[in-house]
Amino acid sequence: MAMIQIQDLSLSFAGVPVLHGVNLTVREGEAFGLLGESGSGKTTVLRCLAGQYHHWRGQIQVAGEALTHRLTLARCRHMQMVFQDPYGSLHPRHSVATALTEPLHIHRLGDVDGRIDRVLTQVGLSPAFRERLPHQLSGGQRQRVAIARALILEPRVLLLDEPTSALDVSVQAEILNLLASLRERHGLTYLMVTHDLGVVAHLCDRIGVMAAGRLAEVLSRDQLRAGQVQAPATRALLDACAETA
Ligand SMILES: Nc1ncnc2c1ncn2[C@@H]1O[C@H](COP(=O)(O)OP(=O)(O)OP(=O)(O)O)[C@@H](O)[C@H]1O
Repeated sequence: MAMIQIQDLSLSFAGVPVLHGVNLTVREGEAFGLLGESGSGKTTVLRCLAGQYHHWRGQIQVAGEALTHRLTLARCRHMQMVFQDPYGSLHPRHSVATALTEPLHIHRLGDVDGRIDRVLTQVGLSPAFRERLPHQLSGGQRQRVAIARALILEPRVLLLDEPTSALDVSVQAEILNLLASLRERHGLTYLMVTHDLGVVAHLCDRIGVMAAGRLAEVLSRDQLRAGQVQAPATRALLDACAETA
Protein backbone atom coordinates (compact mmCIF):
# COMPACT_ATOMS: atom_id res chain seq x y z
CA MET A 1 0.00 0.00 0.00
CA ALA A 2 1.12 3.55 -0.71
CA MET A 3 1.58 5.42 2.57
CA ILE A 4 2.42 8.72 0.87
CA GLN A 5 1.24 9.53 -2.62
CA ILE A 6 2.17 12.88 -4.11
CA GLN A 7 0.78 13.79 -7.52
CA ASP A 8 1.65 16.83 -9.57
CA LEU A 9 2.84 18.85 -6.55
CA SER A 10 3.73 22.41 -7.48
CA LEU A 11 4.59 25.42 -5.34
CA SER A 12 5.75 28.97 -6.00
CA PHE A 13 7.04 31.70 -3.71
CA ALA A 14 6.16 35.24 -4.80
CA GLY A 15 5.49 33.96 -8.30
CA VAL A 16 8.78 32.05 -8.53
CA PRO A 17 8.15 28.32 -9.11
CA VAL A 18 10.07 26.06 -6.72
CA LEU A 19 8.33 22.71 -7.26
CA HIS A 20 7.17 21.70 -10.75
CA GLY A 21 4.69 18.81 -10.75
CA VAL A 22 6.44 16.38 -8.41
CA ASN A 23 5.08 12.80 -8.43
CA LEU A 24 6.26 10.50 -5.68
CA THR A 25 5.02 7.36 -3.93
CA VAL A 26 6.35 6.02 -0.64
CA ARG A 27 5.14 2.55 0.30
CA GLU A 28 4.00 1.61 3.77
CA GLY A 29 7.03 0.65 5.89
CA GLU A 30 9.50 1.96 3.32
CA ALA A 31 12.41 4.33 3.93
CA PHE A 32 12.53 6.67 0.96
CA GLY A 33 15.43 9.10 0.61
CA LEU A 34 15.26 12.41 -1.24
CA LEU A 35 18.64 13.41 -2.61
CA GLY A 36 19.56 16.39 -4.73
CA GLU A 37 21.73 19.44 -4.91
CA SER A 38 21.12 22.39 -2.61
CA GLY A 39 18.02 24.34 -3.59
CA SER A 40 16.49 21.51 -5.64
CA GLY A 41 13.33 21.49 -3.50
CA LYS A 42 13.81 18.50 -1.16
CA THR A 43 12.92 20.28 2.08
CA THR A 44 10.03 22.09 0.41
CA VAL A 45 8.42 18.72 -0.40
CA LEU A 46 8.71 17.70 3.28
CA ARG A 47 7.32 21.04 4.44
CA CYS A 48 4.26 20.70 2.18
CA LEU A 49 3.58 17.29 3.75
CA ALA A 50 4.16 18.63 7.27
CA GLY A 51 1.61 21.40 6.72
CA GLN A 52 4.12 24.23 6.88
CA TYR A 53 3.08 25.57 3.47
CA HIS A 54 -0.56 25.93 2.54
CA HIS A 55 -0.44 27.22 -1.02
CA TRP A 56 0.76 24.12 -2.87
CA ARG A 57 -1.14 22.71 -5.85
CA GLY A 58 -1.63 19.06 -6.74
CA GLN A 59 -2.76 16.08 -4.67
CA ILE A 60 -1.21 14.55 -1.58
CA GLN A 61 -2.60 11.41 0.03
CA VAL A 62 -1.36 9.90 3.28
CA ALA A 63 -2.63 6.42 4.20
CA GLY A 64 -5.23 6.78 1.48
CA GLU A 65 -6.61 10.10 2.79
CA ALA A 66 -6.33 13.29 0.80
CA LEU A 67 -4.49 16.07 2.63
CA THR A 68 -6.15 19.43 2.64
CA HIS A 69 -4.23 22.67 3.08
CA ARG A 70 -5.45 22.83 6.66
CA LEU A 71 -3.33 21.20 9.35
CA THR A 72 -5.43 18.91 11.55
CA LEU A 73 -4.52 17.30 14.86
CA ALA A 74 -4.98 13.83 13.33
CA ARG A 75 -2.54 14.70 10.54
CA CYS A 76 0.07 15.93 13.05
CA ARG A 77 -0.34 12.80 15.10
CA HIS A 78 0.19 10.43 12.17
CA MET A 79 3.03 12.32 10.50
CA GLN A 80 5.81 13.90 12.54
CA MET A 81 8.90 15.78 11.39
CA VAL A 82 12.45 15.53 12.79
CA PHE A 83 14.75 18.43 11.94
CA GLN A 84 18.44 18.71 11.19
CA ASP A 85 19.40 20.79 14.19
CA PRO A 86 18.23 19.20 17.44
CA TYR A 87 19.48 22.18 19.46
CA GLY A 88 17.38 24.62 17.46
CA SER A 89 14.29 22.41 17.63
CA LEU A 90 14.34 22.05 21.46
CA HIS A 91 13.40 24.97 23.72
CA PRO A 92 16.58 25.84 25.69
CA ARG A 93 14.74 26.26 29.02
CA HIS A 94 12.41 23.26 28.70
CA SER A 95 13.48 20.01 30.31
CA VAL A 96 13.28 16.76 28.35
CA ALA A 97 10.09 15.86 30.26
CA THR A 98 8.49 19.22 29.38
CA ALA A 99 9.42 18.83 25.70
CA LEU A 100 7.84 15.37 25.68
CA THR A 101 4.75 16.37 27.68
CA GLU A 102 3.78 19.21 25.34
CA PRO A 103 2.63 17.07 22.38
CA LEU A 104 0.73 14.75 24.76
CA HIS A 105 -1.19 17.73 26.19
CA ILE A 106 -1.94 19.14 22.73
CA HIS A 107 -3.31 15.75 21.64
CA ARG A 108 -5.03 15.15 25.02
CA LEU A 109 -3.28 11.83 25.62
CA GLY A 110 -3.10 10.37 29.11
CA ASP A 111 -0.54 8.20 30.92
CA VAL A 112 1.98 11.00 30.46
CA ASP A 113 4.68 9.61 32.78
CA GLY A 114 4.39 6.08 31.39
CA ARG A 115 4.56 7.29 27.79
CA ILE A 116 7.61 9.47 28.52
CA ASP A 117 9.52 6.63 30.21
CA ARG A 118 8.65 4.22 27.40
CA VAL A 119 9.65 6.55 24.59
CA LEU A 120 12.94 7.49 26.31
CA THR A 121 13.77 3.80 26.57
CA GLN A 122 12.88 3.30 22.89
CA VAL A 123 15.43 5.93 21.87
CA GLY A 124 18.11 4.54 24.17
CA LEU A 125 17.89 7.09 27.01
CA SER A 126 17.13 6.20 30.60
CA PRO A 127 14.26 7.90 32.48
CA ALA A 128 17.02 9.75 34.42
CA PHE A 129 17.20 12.10 31.41
CA ARG A 130 13.74 13.48 32.15
CA GLU A 131 14.95 16.53 34.06
CA ARG A 132 17.89 17.43 31.80
CA LEU A 133 17.91 20.68 29.83
CA PRO A 134 19.10 20.70 26.19
CA HIS A 135 22.49 22.23 27.09
CA GLN A 136 23.09 19.29 29.45
CA LEU A 137 22.83 16.84 26.54
CA SER A 138 25.30 15.84 23.84
CA GLY A 139 24.34 16.42 20.20
CA GLY A 140 23.43 12.75 19.78
CA GLN A 141 21.34 12.76 22.98
CA ARG A 142 19.53 15.90 21.81
CA GLN A 143 18.68 14.22 18.51
CA ARG A 144 17.42 11.18 20.46
CA VAL A 145 15.12 13.52 22.43
CA ALA A 146 13.91 15.12 19.18
CA ILE A 147 13.16 11.64 17.79
CA ALA A 148 11.41 10.71 21.08
CA ARG A 149 9.25 13.83 20.81
CA ALA A 150 8.20 12.79 17.31
CA LEU A 151 7.58 9.17 18.36
CA ILE A 152 5.61 9.88 21.53
CA LEU A 153 2.48 10.45 19.44
CA GLU A 154 2.92 7.00 17.85
CA PRO A 155 2.95 8.31 14.27
CA ARG A 156 2.98 6.10 11.17
CA VAL A 157 5.25 8.39 9.18
CA LEU A 158 8.43 10.28 10.09
CA LEU A 159 9.56 13.13 7.86
CA LEU A 160 13.30 13.37 8.47
CA ASP A 161 15.13 16.52 7.33
CA GLU A 162 18.86 15.77 7.34
CA PRO A 163 18.53 14.08 10.75
CA THR A 164 22.24 13.36 11.14
CA SER A 165 24.01 16.15 9.28
CA ALA A 166 24.47 18.40 12.35
CA LEU A 167 26.08 15.55 14.34
CA ASP A 168 29.67 14.41 14.73
CA VAL A 169 30.54 11.63 12.31
CA SER A 170 30.98 9.17 15.19
CA VAL A 171 27.41 9.85 16.38
CA GLN A 172 25.79 9.80 12.95
CA ALA A 173 25.97 6.01 12.66
CA GLU A 174 24.40 5.58 16.12
CA ILE A 175 21.42 7.73 15.16
CA LEU A 176 21.06 5.99 11.78
CA ASN A 177 21.09 2.59 13.52
CA LEU A 178 18.48 3.86 15.97
CA LEU A 179 16.26 5.09 13.11
CA ALA A 180 16.66 1.75 11.31
CA SER A 181 15.69 -0.28 14.38
CA LEU A 182 12.74 2.00 15.24
CA ARG A 183 11.39 1.60 11.71
CA GLU A 184 11.64 -2.15 11.92
CA ARG A 185 10.12 -2.38 15.39
CA HIS A 186 7.24 0.03 14.82
CA GLY A 187 6.60 -0.48 11.09
CA LEU A 188 7.26 3.21 10.46
CA THR A 189 7.45 4.81 7.03
CA TYR A 190 10.27 7.32 6.48
CA LEU A 191 10.62 10.11 3.96
CA MET A 192 14.10 11.49 4.50
CA VAL A 193 15.94 14.42 2.97
CA THR A 194 19.70 14.12 2.89
CA HIS A 195 22.79 15.25 1.02
CA ASP A 196 24.66 12.17 2.08
CA LEU A 197 24.91 9.16 -0.23
CA GLY A 198 26.27 7.10 2.68
CA VAL A 199 23.10 7.81 4.68
CA VAL A 200 20.79 6.72 1.87
CA ALA A 201 22.86 3.61 1.21
CA HIS A 202 22.55 2.72 4.91
CA LEU A 203 18.91 3.48 5.58
CA CYS A 204 16.86 3.91 2.41
CA ASP A 205 15.15 1.27 0.27
CA ARG A 206 14.55 3.67 -2.61
CA ILE A 207 15.94 7.04 -3.49
CA GLY A 208 14.43 9.93 -5.40
CA VAL A 209 16.80 12.45 -6.95
CA MET A 210 15.52 16.00 -7.25
CA ALA A 211 16.83 18.60 -9.65
CA ALA A 212 15.49 22.15 -10.05
CA GLY A 213 12.16 21.39 -8.38
CA ARG A 214 11.50 18.18 -10.29
CA LEU A 215 11.94 14.53 -9.43
CA ALA A 216 14.62 13.53 -11.92
CA GLU A 217 14.84 9.82 -11.13
CA VAL A 218 13.81 7.11 -8.64
CA LEU A 219 16.30 4.32 -7.92
CA SER A 220 16.58 1.31 -5.67
CA ARG A 221 19.46 1.27 -3.20
CA ASP A 222 21.11 -1.49 -5.27
CA GLN A 223 20.84 0.53 -8.48
CA LEU A 224 22.44 3.50 -6.75
CA ARG A 225 25.23 1.35 -5.28
CA ALA A 226 25.91 -0.20 -8.70
CA GLY A 227 25.94 3.21 -10.36
CA GLN A 228 22.99 2.22 -12.59
CA VAL A 229 21.70 5.75 -12.95
CA GLN A 230 20.10 7.60 -15.86
CA ALA A 231 19.53 11.21 -14.86
CA PRO A 232 22.37 13.72 -15.25
CA ALA A 233 21.53 15.08 -11.76
CA THR A 234 22.16 11.64 -10.22
CA ARG A 235 25.38 11.20 -12.18
CA ALA A 236 26.55 14.64 -10.97
CA LEU A 237 25.87 13.64 -7.34
CA LEU A 238 27.82 10.39 -7.76
CA ASP A 239 30.71 12.21 -9.44
CA ALA A 240 30.80 14.86 -6.68
CA CYS A 241 30.83 12.11 -4.07
CA ALA A 242 33.66 10.25 -5.85
CA GLU A 243 35.72 13.46 -5.98
CA THR A 244 35.44 14.05 -2.23
CA ALA A 245 36.05 10.38 -1.35
N1 LIG B 1 9.99 30.39 2.30
C1 LIG B 1 10.60 30.55 1.12
N2 LIG B 1 10.50 31.70 0.43
C2 LIG B 1 11.09 31.84 -0.78
N3 LIG B 1 11.84 30.88 -1.38
C3 LIG B 1 11.98 29.72 -0.71
C4 LIG B 1 11.39 29.49 0.56
N4 LIG B 1 11.70 28.23 0.96
C5 LIG B 1 12.47 27.71 -0.01
N5 LIG B 1 12.65 28.60 -1.01
C6 LIG B 1 13.40 28.37 -2.25
O1 LIG B 1 12.96 27.14 -2.79
C7 LIG B 1 14.04 26.44 -3.40
C8 LIG B 1 14.12 25.05 -2.83
O2 LIG B 1 14.48 25.12 -1.44
P1 LIG B 1 14.64 23.83 -0.52
O3 LIG B 1 14.97 24.30 0.85
O4 LIG B 1 13.45 22.97 -0.69
O5 LIG B 1 15.88 23.13 -1.19
P2 LIG B 1 16.70 21.87 -0.69
O6 LIG B 1 16.85 20.98 -1.88
O7 LIG B 1 16.08 21.30 0.53
O8 LIG B 1 18.09 22.58 -0.37
P3 LIG B 1 19.16 22.29 0.81
O9 LIG B 1 19.73 20.95 0.48
O10 LIG B 1 20.13 23.41 0.64
O11 LIG B 1 18.41 22.34 2.10
C9 LIG B 1 15.29 27.27 -3.14
O12 LIG B 1 15.56 28.03 -4.29
C10 LIG B 1 14.89 28.17 -2.00
O13 LIG B 1 15.58 29.40 -2.06
